[in-house]
Amino acid sequence: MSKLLVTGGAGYIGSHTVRALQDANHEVVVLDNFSAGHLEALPDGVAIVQADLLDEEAVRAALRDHQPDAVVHFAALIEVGESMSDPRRFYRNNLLGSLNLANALLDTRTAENTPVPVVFSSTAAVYGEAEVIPIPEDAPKRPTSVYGETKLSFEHVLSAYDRAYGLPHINLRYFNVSGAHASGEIGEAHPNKTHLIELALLTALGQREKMKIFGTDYPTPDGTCVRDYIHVDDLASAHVLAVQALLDGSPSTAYNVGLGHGFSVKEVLDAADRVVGTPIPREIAPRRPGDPAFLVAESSRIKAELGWAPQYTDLDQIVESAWRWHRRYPHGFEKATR
Ligand SMILES: NC(=O)c1ccc[n+]([C@@H]2O[C@H](COP(=O)([O-])OP(=O)(O)OC[C@H]3O[C@@H](n4cnc5c(N)ncnc54)[C@H](O)[C@@H]3O)[C@@H](O)[C@H]2O)c1
Ligand SMILES: O=c1ccn([C@@H]2O[C@H](COP(=O)(O)OP(=O)(O)O[C@H]3O[C@H](CO)[C@@H](O)[C@H](O)[C@H]3O)[C@@H](O)[C@H]2O)c(=O)[nH]1
Repeated sequence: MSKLLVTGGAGYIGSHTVRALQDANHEVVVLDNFSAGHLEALPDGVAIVQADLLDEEAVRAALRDHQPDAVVHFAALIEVGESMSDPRRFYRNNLLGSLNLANALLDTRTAENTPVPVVFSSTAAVYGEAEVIPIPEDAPKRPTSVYGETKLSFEHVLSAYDRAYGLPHINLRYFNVSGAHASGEIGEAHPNKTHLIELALLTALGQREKMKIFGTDYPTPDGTCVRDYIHVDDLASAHVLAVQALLDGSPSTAYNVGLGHGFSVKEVLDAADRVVGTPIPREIAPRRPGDPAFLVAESSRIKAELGWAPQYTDLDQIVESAWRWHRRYPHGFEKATR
């Protein structure tokens, strides 16, 4: 059993991963400022540190107090569109906050003088408009959004720190994460709702008037953006494998985590129509700044090297699992009765 510090563990992906790590017999400490996370999303048996990564001393204290064997670093701001209108906030939170964590890891090295390893939540957004689809890990990194830039910048910090100080890390570049926990008890509940599937299902529940399709003039088969949708529980299992690889001494690397199949915005809305059993109202709207046309993963490396085997391979199944959560808890954690 290892002890793991999970930053952003009260968020959407974090809370699913915390459960998967517990199921793999790890002890979990969550560090979160609860700016977007939910206390109710955390299971029993987790130690909680309410702290902000921008408070470097608090981060050092958490590492000193809990002495984790590895860190899983989720905490970040995540909205691509908002990163374009408020880059200052994104660089500060995502880059400075992450830098504080990396520096605190150096400052609290173990007796053997090695910093504890890190699994970092990177993103498909580091690639930008890719020339080769599906996108392999060594494709050029040209983010089209500030959000993607902040994530790529921290990947660079990690590789420089690894070269200079030996900071083992695995960057997991997630594609579009969706769905909800198999229990139906936790799911996506972002305070700022921007994700396609969550918005479509909340529209089906009557919480929005209609869906906007952002752009129908992309160079894709139906003119709308194509994304690779991966179930959050499958992403959680990728983290369990990445943590174990680092604990076993694997060298630093990066893996794409996606299914390798792309679906357009229109195809996702059609899947949502099928799942909810009624057409969700939609209208065409202008492009959203920062959105690349295609993001589809080449994810054979994580399968070959870590033995990752996603369980959800069908878009309707993924949307159905999200629908179970939203229908049961239409207002997320705010009105959840538990
Ligand atoms: N959701 C996706 O589709 C997706 C895709 C690719 C990458 N990612 C990355 O995965 C990670 C988790 O995403 P999510 O969808 O679970 O988001 P989320 O907003 O649900 O979770 C982020 C968590 O981090 C916390 N946090 C943010 N800034 C913090 C700070 N300065 N100090 C302490 N805690 C802080 C929030 O309170 C929240 O609990 C992020 O790093 C995101 O960039 C998400
Ligand atoms: O109301 C909406 C919401 C979204 N979209 C489109 O749907 C697609 C998917 O958008 P969204 O669900 O917001 O996800 P992304 O912008 O692709 O970003 C997600 O997936 C990225 C990886 O691919 C991660 O880096 C980000 O953190 C995560 O938010 C995009 O083309 C959007 O323009 C719409 O047309 N209408």
